[in-house]
Amino acid sequence: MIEEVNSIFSFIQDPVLLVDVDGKIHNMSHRVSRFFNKIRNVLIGGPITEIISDSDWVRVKNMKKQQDLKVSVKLETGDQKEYLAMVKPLVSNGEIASFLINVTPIMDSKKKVHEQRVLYTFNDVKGISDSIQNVVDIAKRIAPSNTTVLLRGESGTGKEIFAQAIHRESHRKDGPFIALNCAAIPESLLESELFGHVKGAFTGSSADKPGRFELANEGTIFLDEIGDLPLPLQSKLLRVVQERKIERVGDTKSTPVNVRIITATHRNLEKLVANGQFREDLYYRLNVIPITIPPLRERREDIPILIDYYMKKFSEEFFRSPKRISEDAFELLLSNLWPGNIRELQNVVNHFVQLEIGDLVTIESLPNYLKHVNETERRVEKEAAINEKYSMKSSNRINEKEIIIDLLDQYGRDTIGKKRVASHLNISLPTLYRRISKFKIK
Ligand SMILES: Nc1ncnc2c1ncn2[C@@H]1O[C@H](COP(=O)(O)OP(=O)(O)OP(=O)(O)O)[C@@H](O)[C@H]1O
Repeated sequence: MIEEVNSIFSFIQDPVLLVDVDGKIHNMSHRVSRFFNKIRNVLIGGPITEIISDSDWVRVKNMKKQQDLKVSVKLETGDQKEYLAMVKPLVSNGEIASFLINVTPIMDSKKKVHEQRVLYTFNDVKGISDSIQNVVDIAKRIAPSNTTVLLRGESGTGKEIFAQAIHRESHRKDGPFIALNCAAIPESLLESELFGHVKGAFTGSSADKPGRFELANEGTIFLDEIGDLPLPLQSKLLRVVQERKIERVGDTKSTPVNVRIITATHRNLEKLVANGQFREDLYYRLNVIPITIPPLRERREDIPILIDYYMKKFSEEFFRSPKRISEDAFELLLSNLWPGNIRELQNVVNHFVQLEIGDLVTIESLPNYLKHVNETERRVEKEAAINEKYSMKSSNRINEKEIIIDLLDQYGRDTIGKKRVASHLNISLPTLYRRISKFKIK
């Protein structure tokens, strides 16, 4: 097997590195030596921080899904140069065990950004629960329009799938879909990444470069982790949202852009606004259609469907036959709180598929952390309860009943109106129904 892996790495024509979670380089394609002018055998076994900066490694290490990242590479001359790194976390035993890093020159980045995305559609959103189906219905209904959408939900609930599916069902489907994770790019680079820069705007800017807004022209821009956007950039984004014009860093002229804006966050934006960490005016501009994707623990009926779906998918990918799951193991899976939502479920099923245990998954074959309902899970449940309470009080009213009546008056009392009220309050539709009956609201 090791020999096969080595041959794969000698065959790969791109500079690709395999790095474990401690930052140790395990393997690399032969192109890496030529690319960076460094000796392959010296680098293997050594730390990745021989190639990229310590802070870039920290960002890579925190990635949970495939993403692009700009990294500073240390050159032999002692200088540093920026490259685009495509990072793919690899999962083993239900947890991220290593990272594949594909490094390319920045000038290819425009092409790569377009190429890297395999677009999802609503068909890829699996689940039969009312709560997920309601969200799909709302998203499908608003997809064809140009409205700004704010996707909310915990990490791993599918915000990116929804963003892509909305784009695919819109009139802009033949235009670009450009994504940017606001939390993954250092603040100093974020402005130029969003709006572009002109030659000489700052040290190292040797040519004009379009930002993601320009790249998304005629299409959709998806700004993930919008709650992490630094305040000075929030003001700039507000201008773009209002005027649909961008100014590259270092430029005085503004260029019109025709983009649909979809943003996403797992953070409590109302709380950020209350704390002065997020601009209220920007919040209202982005929160035009809020869509809240419920966490997996609130739609447990979807768990068997998702397990089945990913069992088949991964079994095909690894050329294995799908495994069965024993009753008690299945019960544990059903009762898990899934703090990492569908991404966590994918990792667990991937773990089953790769296990050499015959065709039955038992409790013994579950990753250790799943065998007991542990402290983390209890903490997550508590935090979720607190968050929900907070979001109910976010408009600084004490009376929950009053808030709900106000919102029902505003959005309407039919099902669509109620869905929007639930979405506004960041609670599920069934929870809203429970509250309506608890407060005896007509
Ligand atoms: N309803 C679903 N059916 C099938 N797969 C799903 C569903 N929702 C999400 N997934 C899968 O789960 C993974 C996580 O989804 P996604 O990246 O869209 O989540 P996210 O909310 O954007 O996470 P984060 O906030 O961490 O960026 C993806 O691989 C996606 O394909």
